[in-house]
Amino acid sequence: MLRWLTAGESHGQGLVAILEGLPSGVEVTSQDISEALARRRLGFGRGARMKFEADKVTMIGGLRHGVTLGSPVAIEIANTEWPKWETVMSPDPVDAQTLASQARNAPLTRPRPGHADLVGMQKYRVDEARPILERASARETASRVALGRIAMAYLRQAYGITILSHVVEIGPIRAPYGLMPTIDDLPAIDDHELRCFDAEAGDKMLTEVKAAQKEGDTIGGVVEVLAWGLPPGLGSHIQGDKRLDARLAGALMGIQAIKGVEVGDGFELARVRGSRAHDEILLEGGGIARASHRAGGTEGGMSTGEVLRVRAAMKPISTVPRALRTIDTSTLEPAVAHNQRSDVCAVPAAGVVAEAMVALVLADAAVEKFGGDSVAEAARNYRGYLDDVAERGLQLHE
Ligand SMILES: Cc1cc2nc3c(=O)[nH]c(=O)nc-3n(C[C@H](O)[C@H](O)[C@H](O)COP(=O)(O)O)c2cc1C
Ligand SMILES: C=C(O[C@@H]1CC(C(=O)O)=C[C@@H](OP(=O)(O)O)[C@H]1O)C(=O)O
Repeated sequence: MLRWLTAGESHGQGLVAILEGLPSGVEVTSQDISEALARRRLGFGRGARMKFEADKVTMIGGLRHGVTLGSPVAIEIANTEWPKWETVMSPDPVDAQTLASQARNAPLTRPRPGHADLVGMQKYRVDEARPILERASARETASRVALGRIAMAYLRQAYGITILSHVVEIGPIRAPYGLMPTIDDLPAIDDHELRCFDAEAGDKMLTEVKAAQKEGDTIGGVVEVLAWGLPPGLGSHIQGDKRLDARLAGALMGIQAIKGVEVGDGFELARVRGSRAHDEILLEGGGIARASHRAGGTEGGMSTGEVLRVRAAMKPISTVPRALRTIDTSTLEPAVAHNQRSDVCAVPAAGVVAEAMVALVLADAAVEKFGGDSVAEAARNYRGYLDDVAERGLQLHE
């Protein structure tokens, strides 16, 4: 079993992430992780913080000379802005006078609709939103991207699995449905300001984000994650929580502001008849092929070996510059929500986070199926499984 955990607040000293259960022999460096983190910072519409805060990575454990040891991997991502926040976020007590002297420490009593502020204050019995928003913040997704990068290295090195994401919708603008970039297109996708693969739709998306920005508003969208090279049989039909599609949906919904997940044609499948909803099974290219790709690469909660295709819908950012109506919890009077700075659109970044979550779920399912204490052992188990499937004449097409 693969286990992962993150800790750390948005303006705290830093983030910490731990990944346990990967075999030894995965090649990955802190440079790889820094590069993955840099991808998460890109995308038109992100706020000022992305420009001045750097992700400072330190590998604390689990690696030696660029190779995993099989022990838990521990990563620290320091917040370079920490000196400015040291008083506000000090883990140790700070005297009231020092706190009062810092404008940054003013209590946030005007909770933002759509953020965790209000319900967090109710639940955790705190009188302002700071203790809540600090952990709710998507700053935490940096640690997931770091872990996801390690999972990706394992998937690629043991099984040849590759993963990419691209933006398919921003507000009302949609890229052509069924657009299928390949892993070779990833640099071009990353080059686009909104990580959209279709140039025409990408231009319109950009105009849409700029319009939202100009109007003091925010905007959401949809990202699609694709994964190639999966064998049939990751996940299982035997229990709901073992189903690969359920695990993917849970992991993607766990990303801040993701409000919907589709596997394959998802909701659209509910609108068509059975004769047009499934992927007919054919013999082709010396093996089993499918006539279409509606299911998105899972059946019965297991990977089919076809391309995995999942989508995640991100709501617009809730810190709307033209602030929304709320109440002031200190006076119980109507007010407008607190609003200092914010992203206008973080959909491209959410795509990079979604890749990481898909990588972690697939790596977990691969560890479960193929085991192995080293990458070489996992790869050997994998080949043995594929050979067995082929001996029974059930191999997939080339
Ligand atoms: C990459 C990324 C960046 C985000 N940036 C912001 C932001 O700048 N301001 C904001 O209010 N919410 C931002 N969010 C969304 C909030 O973190 C999220 O809405 C909040 O934690 C409440 O959770 P919920 O939307 O899932 O209910 C971002 C989310 C992601 C994935
Ligand atoms: C810091 C990151 O994202 C932050 C996520 C976030 C939120 O509310 O989720 C709010 C913003 O932070 P701040 O309120 O300090 O400007 C974003 O910048 C990051 O992605 O590294």
